[in-house]
Amino acid sequence: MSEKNAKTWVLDPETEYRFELDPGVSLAITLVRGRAEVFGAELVQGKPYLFGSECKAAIFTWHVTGQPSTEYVSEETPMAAYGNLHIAFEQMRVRALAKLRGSPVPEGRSDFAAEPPRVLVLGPENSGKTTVCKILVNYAVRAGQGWSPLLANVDPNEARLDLSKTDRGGWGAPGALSAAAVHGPIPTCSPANPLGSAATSAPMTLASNAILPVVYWYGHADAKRNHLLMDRLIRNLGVNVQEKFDHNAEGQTAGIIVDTPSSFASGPGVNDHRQKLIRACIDAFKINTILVVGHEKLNVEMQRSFGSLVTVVKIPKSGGVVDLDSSYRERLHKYQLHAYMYGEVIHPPPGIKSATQGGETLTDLILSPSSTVINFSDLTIYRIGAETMAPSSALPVGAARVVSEMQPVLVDPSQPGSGLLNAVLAVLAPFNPDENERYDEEILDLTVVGFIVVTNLDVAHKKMTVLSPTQGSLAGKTAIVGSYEWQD
Ligand SMILES: Nc1ncnc2c1ncn2[C@@H]1O[C@H](COP(=O)(O)OP(=O)(O)OP(=O)(O)O)[C@@H](O)[C@H]1O
Repeated sequence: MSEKNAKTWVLDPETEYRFELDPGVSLAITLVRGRAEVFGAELVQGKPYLFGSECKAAIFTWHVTGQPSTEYVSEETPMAAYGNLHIAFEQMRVRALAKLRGSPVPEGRSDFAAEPPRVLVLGPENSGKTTVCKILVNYAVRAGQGWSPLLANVDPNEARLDLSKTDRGGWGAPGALSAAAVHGPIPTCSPANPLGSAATSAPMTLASNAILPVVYWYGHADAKRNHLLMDRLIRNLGVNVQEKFDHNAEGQTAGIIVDTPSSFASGPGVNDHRQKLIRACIDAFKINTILVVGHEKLNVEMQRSFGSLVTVVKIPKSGGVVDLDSSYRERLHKYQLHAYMYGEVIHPPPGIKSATQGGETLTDLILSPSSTVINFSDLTIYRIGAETMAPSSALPVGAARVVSEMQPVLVDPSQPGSGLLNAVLAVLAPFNPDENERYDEEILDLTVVGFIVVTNLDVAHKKMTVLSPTQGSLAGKTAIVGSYEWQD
């Protein structure tokens, strides 16, 4: 493909150009004239932006080089509705800040509270929840008021930002719940980093989104698999977010947007675990607005269950949202873990030079993980919960199973069936150094400092090889294994 294969699209206001890329295909888009944005992040004129890794997205005004498998212009978008929502949230921020500073609270519609927008986004599978979160956060950071809203993700099926290459925390492995303040518009270029890149080994050059997130590890794709653990981690994340807010009273007026798993949107009844988890989010993040993306029944249910506590708003689903099937999601997890370890560089279509990925130069996006051999005894590994136990028939006669869903169970790497080969492990922050402050199940409340993958087990020599994005020693550290695996 060369420049002469480029297509130029002229878009009317409030229309969007949508594309879906096949595996291995990249696309470069240059804004020639006017203004355009990708899910709320503005494009700079004359600069080619790259898209790859089966990205599916939408833009407004540009000049195109590449070969998407599907592309079209849509005149029906929900952007006006999302824009109105942003204006409402903006009024809430301004009024909350004025109230905090003791200034006169600007006149506004009486139904906009003078408190920060703390928003929970709910919706069924493939309704565009993540995209709505991204658009709302991007509009907030572009508002020119210096807002840095928090973006929280409690959908363990989806990775978020690329994980940190430093030891300061990760933000992206599937299976994680996380929150981070967003300071610059989040680009869209690849589903491997659906919300852009976090701080990496070259944080100085990754200006737009050097994010230091708080991460907890759930370890499974399905939020229903261990709802007690989900509940606990959501509440932990809330406590952490509150601590961030306590240290930055003005900063908190930017608010928080929380993305959720689709399993929160459908279930047997109002008293099921799903509603308990929604309730956990409302409590943990002090939610004042629930957005229901295009789902009438869920909207009614939320109005009935939580309408007295929070404002429930139904918003339209974009016709551009693509149905992602399970094989696509599996490939996505691979892309995400690969990008975590190695970074991700999208190769530009032939003829395109000096392109950027979401505004970052390509050389800054290459990472080199380290593969190290460690002793089994270097790392203490746990699984959380009963399903990791031996079957009841294997227990001694008379012994009853007493392991709860929340119990950390030590994993012995030398046991056959340890499940560690190719497993993704979350390495945890240290335990409280003060012995008096230690407690059972403390491990559940520790944040994640990074992820590693076990690439080889040598049981005879009691050694394992691990791939890690950092060179740091793992000796004395504690890790949790879930059900995610990855092979290069
Ligand atoms: N207007 C649009 N045009 C083209 N593609 C879009 C549009 N909106 C969303 N998409 C794409 O559709 C896919 C699904 O959207 P998104 O991830 O936001 O949905 P979701 O409801 O969060 O998904 P999940 O079922 O994983 O919870 C993504 O690849 C996204 O980039």
